[in-house]
Amino acid sequence: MITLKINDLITGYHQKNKESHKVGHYPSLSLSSGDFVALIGRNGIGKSTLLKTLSGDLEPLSGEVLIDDQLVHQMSNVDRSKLISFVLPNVQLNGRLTAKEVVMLGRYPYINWWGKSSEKDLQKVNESLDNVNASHLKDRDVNTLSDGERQKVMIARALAQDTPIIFLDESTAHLDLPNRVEIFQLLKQIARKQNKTILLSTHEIEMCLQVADYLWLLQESKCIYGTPDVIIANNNINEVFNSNFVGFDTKSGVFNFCSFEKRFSFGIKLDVSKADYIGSQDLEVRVHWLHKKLISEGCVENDNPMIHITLKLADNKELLEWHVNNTGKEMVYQDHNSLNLLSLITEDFNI
Ligand SMILES: Nc1ncnc2c1ncn2[C@@H]1O[C@H](COP(=O)(O)OP(=O)(O)OP(=O)(O)O)[C@@H](O)[C@H]1O
Repeated sequence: MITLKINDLITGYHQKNKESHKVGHYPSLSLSSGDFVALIGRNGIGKSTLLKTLSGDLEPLSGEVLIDDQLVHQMSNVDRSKLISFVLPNVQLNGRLTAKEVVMLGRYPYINWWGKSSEKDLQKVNESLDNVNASHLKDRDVNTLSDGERQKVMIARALAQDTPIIFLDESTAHLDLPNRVEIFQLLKQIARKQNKTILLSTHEIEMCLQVADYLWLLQESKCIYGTPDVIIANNNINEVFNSNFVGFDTKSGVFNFCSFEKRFSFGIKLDVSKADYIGSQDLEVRVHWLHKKLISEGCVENDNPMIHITLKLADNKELLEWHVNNTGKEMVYQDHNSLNLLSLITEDFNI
């Protein structure tokens, strides 16, 4: 069981003839085998700097990073590369290497004195490409791959390096949604089945809240860590990411648009009982999206935070009317599509 520990670590950059630029201070953090941890925080808060420091690529300004009680910054490059692999974003590779050759680079800590790869190395390379569903790319020149395809190859290279710890810096940024989900799930499986420690910096907040075991949430001068449920319940996601334009809904786990003036407070009360929805899922979906749209338009004001919408349904659960009520004024609408309804509500209530 491998454990990475941080003691009173200060990250940052030395600057010539100037005081060092301090980025973050992390009194105490740790990672254990099998943990899948997401490192999140606003732009420029210090995620990449922290990853580079943990991997030994950047000297700490002070404090220590230990792997099984050994100081990372005192290890030789070969020793470190047997413990930690690091997937960077947007790596451009010189030369005309095939995907397979790039993945083989991950085997360099194990390749013998004569630089000859063994059968085991080849097997590891093929397995790693297979793990990220990229075997079909193996003979392609990596510089001809799409950003997403290249990123998969870089993850395969880290797998081929066969280290107990893998760091990834925004490695899903160029992938489309199905591929991002696939990579997140794949990384989680690797953490679980192969008992590897994975620390991944990402801006995919909604996804990592569902998949990660723990979050390291970087804030100005501190790191909050915990399981996603606890961090959400403590409102930490809101504290870090809320702005005038977007707000995090702790129940749905989704960021919602705010009106640009943030005139509204939270939403709309829908007076339709859940039972009425049975058999009318289409209606439920429409109400949900109408709700979102009304919020983004700023239809609910701070001093009068509620619009009540009551849906009148026929016996067969077909929608008959929308009753919309705000400050005592009530309007009744026949069935309209959501956008028409939205503009009518906005006009009638002068919002
Ligand atoms: N080589 C460097 N020398 C000096 N300062 C740097 C250097 N690299 C980064 N910084 C600064 O360190 C701070 C943290 O940068 P870092 O790249 O770690 O943030 P980040 O959280 O990864 O951001 P993003 O989400 O935008 O990728 C920023 O203020 C950045 O300008």
